[in-house]
Amino acid sequence: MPQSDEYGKHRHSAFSPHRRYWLLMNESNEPAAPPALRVDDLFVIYGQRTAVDGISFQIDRGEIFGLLGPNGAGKTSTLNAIEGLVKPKSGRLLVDGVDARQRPLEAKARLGVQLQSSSFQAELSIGQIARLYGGLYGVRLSHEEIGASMRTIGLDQEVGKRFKQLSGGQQKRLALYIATIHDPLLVLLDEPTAGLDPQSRRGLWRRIEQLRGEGGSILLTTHSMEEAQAVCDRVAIIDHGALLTLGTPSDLIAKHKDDPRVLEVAHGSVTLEDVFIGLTGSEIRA
Ligand SMILES: Nc1ncnc2c1ncn2[C@@H]1O[C@H](COP(=O)(O)OP(=O)(O)OP(=O)(O)O)[C@@H](O)[C@H]1O
Repeated sequence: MPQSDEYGKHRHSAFSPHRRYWLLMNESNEPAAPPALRVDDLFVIYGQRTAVDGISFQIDRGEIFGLLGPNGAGKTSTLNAIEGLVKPKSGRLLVDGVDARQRPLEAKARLGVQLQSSSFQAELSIGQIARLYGGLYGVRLSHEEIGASMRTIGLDQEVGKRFKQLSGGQQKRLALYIATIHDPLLVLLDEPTAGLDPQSRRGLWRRIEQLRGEGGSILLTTHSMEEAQAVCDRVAIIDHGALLTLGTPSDLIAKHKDDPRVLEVAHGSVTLEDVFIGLTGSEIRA
């Protein structure tokens, strides 16, 4: 019996096989399933430019992980390497324990992806897009299920509209829905709330938190320290392709609050943004 969730995705089961496995393993005290993502010593190089310079981190199951960094720091290149859109120079990428460089199709089947500028066929209606991408992912959606899903992401009045007729916020909401239509283990979101109004931004935060509540893991990039603090369990700050620090937002404040570079830019009590600016510098990036 299909079930619907608050955000309207009608699922044929509450949890995908990956998530059921994870829950079972935890209930029986057996060794935990592999992390959702493991990145080991990743290098991405474009010609003479080293975009990702030996980054390593891990994302646990049921975790929202934020990748923070100034423009050009290497965030998108890291995501692109995980998604198989660029070929790393070296390093290891394990998605749910599956080596994404050696078994890319198996790794990709576990991923949901929203690119920085996710776009769909301009002339297709929302309903057609949902059916098309559902079909590509092997998810069968009835007319009623699509209608109910659109209602809960606030697009039920727009179902007949073409993609090009949607506002930026509506396009982002649809993109996140499509990225998770197949119930992936790990969702990669490149600046998912950039350019959204506060209402839409919070709607997307709720959706992201809901995915975590279902056992999913999320890797997102953002330039908003408020967003990182509000939704991320842990964050990594990167710059010039290298990882500078990693931890929960409050850990990072505690760890760096006495750093002179951070104190110099702080106004009153130290914030995550002060840590970010202190570690990455104040100059504007090209
Ligand atoms: N296809 C490419 N060819 C050459 N250089 C590239 C390419 N893509 C990215 N770069 C360079 O690699 C570096 C990292 O870029 P990347 O897009 O990963 O940064 P980012 O942290 O996502 O930046 P932003 O916050 O501006 O999106 C930058 O110096 C960028 O100019």
